[in-house]
Amino acid sequence: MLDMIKHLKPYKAQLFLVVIFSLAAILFELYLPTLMADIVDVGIVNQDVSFILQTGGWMLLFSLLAILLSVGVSYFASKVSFGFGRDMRKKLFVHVENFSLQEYEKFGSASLITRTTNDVKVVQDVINMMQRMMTRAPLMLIGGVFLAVSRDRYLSLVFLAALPILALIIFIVARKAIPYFSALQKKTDRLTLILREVLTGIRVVRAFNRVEFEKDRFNVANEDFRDTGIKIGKLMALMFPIMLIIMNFTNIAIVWFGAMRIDQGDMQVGNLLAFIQYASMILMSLIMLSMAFIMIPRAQVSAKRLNEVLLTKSTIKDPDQEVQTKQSEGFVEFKDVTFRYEGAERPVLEGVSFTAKPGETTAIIGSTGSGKSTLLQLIPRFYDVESGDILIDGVNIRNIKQSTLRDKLGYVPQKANLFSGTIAENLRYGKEDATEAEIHAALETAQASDFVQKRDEGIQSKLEQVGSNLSGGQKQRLSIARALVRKPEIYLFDDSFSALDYKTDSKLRQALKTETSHATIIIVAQRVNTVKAAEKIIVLNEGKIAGVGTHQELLAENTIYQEIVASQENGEASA
Ligand SMILES: Nc1ncnc2c1ncn2[C@@H]1O[C@H](COP(=O)(O)OP(=O)(O)OP(=O)(O)O)[C@@H](O)[C@H]1O
Repeated sequence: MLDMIKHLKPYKAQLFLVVIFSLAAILFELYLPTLMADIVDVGIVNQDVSFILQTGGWMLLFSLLAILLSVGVSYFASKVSFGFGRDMRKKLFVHVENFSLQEYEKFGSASLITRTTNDVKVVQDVINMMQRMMTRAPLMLIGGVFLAVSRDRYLSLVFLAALPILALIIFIVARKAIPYFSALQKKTDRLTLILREVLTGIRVVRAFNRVEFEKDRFNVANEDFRDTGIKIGKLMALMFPIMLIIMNFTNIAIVWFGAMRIDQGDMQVGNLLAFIQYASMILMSLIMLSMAFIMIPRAQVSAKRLNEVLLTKSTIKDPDQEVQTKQSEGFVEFKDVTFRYEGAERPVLEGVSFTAKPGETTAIIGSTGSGKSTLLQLIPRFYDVESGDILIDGVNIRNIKQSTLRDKLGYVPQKANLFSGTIAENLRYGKEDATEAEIHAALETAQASDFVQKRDEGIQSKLEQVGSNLSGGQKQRLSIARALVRKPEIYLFDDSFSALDYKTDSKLRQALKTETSHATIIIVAQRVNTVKAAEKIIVLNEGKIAGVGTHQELLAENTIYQEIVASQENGEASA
């Protein structure tokens, strides 16, 4: 939690005001019982009405000032805590954006969402509360004790009995509550995870009649969350009545012993009334502090989760000094590349070496799980290689800034990811200043013009979230057009033609050939038809290169390629 305090630096002025206003409000509040004691001991005893009215007037004024100052405290405390929340969400978002896919996978997107929303809110609330209570309660406690002792030293001994009991209760509750708070945040993660999975996979859930199953899965997680919440609630519910009982017994003891002292002539009635009020203030401040002590562990759990994200450094870093490529052409070279996913026993790619030249199409084919997509994802440095090198125009990609590297690339992922907004906005995603003519040209090449024209608003038609109002093939074509608009040096197509029919697939590849004649094209594909025309085909088998050549060459001599071709011919024939 202490780590979070450094994030409050920009709010020093507001924090200062919170402390000053709290201090002033408490001074006024602490003065009130003294004035009341004067009304009783001087005004009422001497039947001096004007003294009573005058002192009463002061009391009214001081109460009003204390209220106004407290409003000020609330105002500035909210400014600080909500400002902290905004800053923290921004910091997390920017930090997470720089993560490599490895770090994303380490946390999981559900947990990252919970951390950026729920955990930030927990810390924000505690910062808000701490500003009010942690300044108010200690000041009130010190002031209350000082004034109570100065009123009657002997009567103050009552507190000696009450305070250790209160401290013990706070200690026990805090110790029990911390594990529950930690569990509660993990259970929030679980709820987010299930919700995310079910909402994004709603079609599959319905098609497989798993609505009831998912309902049960959600209910279990939901009830688990509730049960932990109830356990925390029970602890709190137990703590406050106990504290109030202690407070009331302390008051009874004060009245009891105070009455005895009045009887003995050692104390005045007004003095006792003031003492009772100071005692209430002391105990209230202790209750406030105990609440803070219980809230802090909860915030601590969340603060730790936020820190975990903030302290996780991306394994992929920009070089200190960028090496400039001599000639920017888009020549890609893999040199003995080996890669394994974190925690995996075996490498996914082993000793992979090949080149992909500008003006040529290099296709990668292989059975599912052979490592094709992984290979492609190493080029934009979504992951870093374990050993070996990847070079672009002779420069190791580790020595190129990530932004420079990615500017050279037009990546079309396996699953077309579109964003809510217009078609034009989606196509300008990689080139903000693309003209309408450039957009239309890209749509034309991607064989997407027809269906875009058919829409009433053409390229200004709105796409729903993740392009849900489009067919799979339409999404793929827009995703291809988005890459084309950038006119990059290197195109990376990750099985991007799989949702297209054979005719569109072939028309698209022909158009690509003419439009991107100088670019390096790397295509990952499952279909032999898609790779047939490529200048170079790389056959990948269990992460290793099993053959390189043209379609004809491989057909003549590569058994794995022959098997792939045969299986697809048989498949087509039987289909
Ligand atoms: N993020 C990941 N974390 C851990 N292992 C992964 C990850 N992504 C893929 N793998 C594993 O790496 C292997 C290769 O996966 P990859 O997606 O590269 O295969 P692929 O050849 O593209 O398959 P497909 O044609 O089915 O898309 C698989 O065994 C897969 O289980």
